[in-house]
Amino acid sequence: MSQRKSDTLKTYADLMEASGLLMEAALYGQEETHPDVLTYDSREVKANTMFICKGAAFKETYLVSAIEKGAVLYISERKYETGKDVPFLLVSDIRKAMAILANAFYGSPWKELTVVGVGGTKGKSTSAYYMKAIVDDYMEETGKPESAVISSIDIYDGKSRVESHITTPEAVELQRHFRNAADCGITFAEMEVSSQALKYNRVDGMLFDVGIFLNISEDHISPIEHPDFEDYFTSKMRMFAQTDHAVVNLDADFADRILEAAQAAGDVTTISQKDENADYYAYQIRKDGHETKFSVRSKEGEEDYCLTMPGLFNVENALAVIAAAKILHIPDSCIHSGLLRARSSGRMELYASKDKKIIAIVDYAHNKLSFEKLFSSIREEYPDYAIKAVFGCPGKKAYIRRKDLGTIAGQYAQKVYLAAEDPGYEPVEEISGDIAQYVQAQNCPYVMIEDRGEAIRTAIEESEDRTVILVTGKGNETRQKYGSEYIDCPSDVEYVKKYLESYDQIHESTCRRK
Ligand SMILES: CC(=O)N[C@H]1[C@@H](OP(=O)(O)OP(=O)(O)OC[C@H]2O[C@@H](n3ccc(=O)[nH]c3=O)[C@H](O)[C@@H]2O)O[C@H](CO)[C@@H](O)[C@@H]1O[C@H](C)C(=O)N[C@@H](C)C(=O)N[C@H](CCC(=O)O)C(=O)O
Ligand SMILES: Nc1ncnc2c1ncn2[C@@H]1O[C@H](COP(=O)(O)OP(=O)(O)OP(=O)(O)O)[C@@H](O)[C@H]1O
Repeated sequence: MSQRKSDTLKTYADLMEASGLLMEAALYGQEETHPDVLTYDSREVKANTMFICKGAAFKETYLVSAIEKGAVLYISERKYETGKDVPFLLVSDIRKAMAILANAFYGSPWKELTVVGVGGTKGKSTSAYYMKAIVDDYMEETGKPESAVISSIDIYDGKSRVESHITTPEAVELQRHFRNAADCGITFAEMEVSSQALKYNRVDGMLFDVGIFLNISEDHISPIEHPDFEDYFTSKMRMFAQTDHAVVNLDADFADRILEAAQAAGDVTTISQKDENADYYAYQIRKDGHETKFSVRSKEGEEDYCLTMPGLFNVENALAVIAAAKILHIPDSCIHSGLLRARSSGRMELYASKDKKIIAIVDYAHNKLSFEKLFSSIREEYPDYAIKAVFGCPGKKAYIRRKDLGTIAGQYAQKVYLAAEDPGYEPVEEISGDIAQYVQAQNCPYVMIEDRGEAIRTAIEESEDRTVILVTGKGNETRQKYGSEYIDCPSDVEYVKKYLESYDQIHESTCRRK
């Protein structure tokens, strides 16, 4: 929440009228009041606040509290009996209204930034951080501040850098972050654009200078996300209508339909690892130790690139941001240097025992597409290593993952360790039992160990010879959702480091005794 000298209540009422959303207004002589806070959370309300009443779990007591704390206007889809002449605007669609108000209140700050949006089912965070690495090398070269980033990992807007708990924030926070960035002299922002963001109007009213669309596979189907795949897909396609330059991956499933939707953008640039006619075509993808090298052919000629972050599937993400960087005329030197150092926290973070027998990779894969890409890539990158898997599934959502992940892990792994992964209101052993049936169907041994630390420790300790242990689904997150609470806990990265260190101590002492 930030404070600004904004327009008057009358201006906001006229804005709602002009947008066709206004059903009723009463300003009770406060027309010329200048509110200087906009929020939808009563806990943030202070004197002179515009308060938005929204949410499935919204309660009238929140409005009562907001008024007591100094709200000078409330915007809502229904009228409340406040017992006082509190100015209000009744609107037909609070989410559309919230985005319009946020853009007006913060002065459409996205216009002062070059904004790259990344959409798709898998690779959004990784691609956003690849883009950030490239852009920040360019910012350093030109003496400008590092770019802002809005992702499911963290949010940096020039004023603060915080761990994120949502992929794309609500319009009020989103435009506030852009306003903070612009006010700090930042000129670039990368962000993830989730399907819910597009469905729930969080990014309404703004344009993406470049809109990357990576891939689509079934995910986020549940009562609180998308009722079905069609709703998920059509929500994601909405990004193109607010995109100047679209980057489309021709290797994605449903590429024809994506390309058709992309015509809504100003122009379309294509990428591929299969279709040589793509604007940017990647080929000769090869491993060199932990590094991934590949060549790219475009109308400008041919160039070689190198990723030091493992995962052959990351070539897709790198190719997308190479195209975006070229569209934005970022120098090639920054593209190469950015990709060389690019990391995405909790994505393909590789740790090894000193004897190199145990490789543990912490990754964020948690759906069918990312599991297929991850396990097949690791099989190809480490052909003479056994694979073990440590993971779980969240409670009360995306149920299809239990079959998908259990089947895929069971196909590739020597053993599977099923642990807690944001169980929410569901007992962990029920979730693990659901997954286990599919692991068992692949004749793969498994064990259920609720505590992730214990599961990781056991997997490492039980590994005698060359083994890659894939610890997936939580990345660097430092909390687990139990019930409605988020309980702090060590991250998978911390557990892996801790138990590899123990493994090294045990094996070093064993070697010394021999
Ligand atoms: C289904 C969904 O997207 N819900 C989001 C939505 O909830 P909501 O608008 O229904 O609000 P609510 O939290 O249910 O209702 C409580 C309302 O009362 C207000 N309140 C609450 C307490 C109080 O004391 N005073 C007060 O005023 C709250 O500010 C809120 O507006 O707005 C909330 C913020 O206001 C989000 O936290 C919440 O995300 C929930 C946690 C969620 O799970 N969202 C997921 C589905 C999501 O959005 N995921 C996507 C994609 C993820 C991916 O790509 O993997 C994402 O972009 O993260
Ligand atoms: N281009 C890709 N195609 C398939 N899988 C990928 C791709 N990029 C990354 N992955 C896998 O998906 C996992 C999640 O990657 P990332 O966090 O970048 O995607 P995301 O779209 O932000 O995911 P989410 O929407 O779940 O936050 C990675 O840890 C990796 O296992």
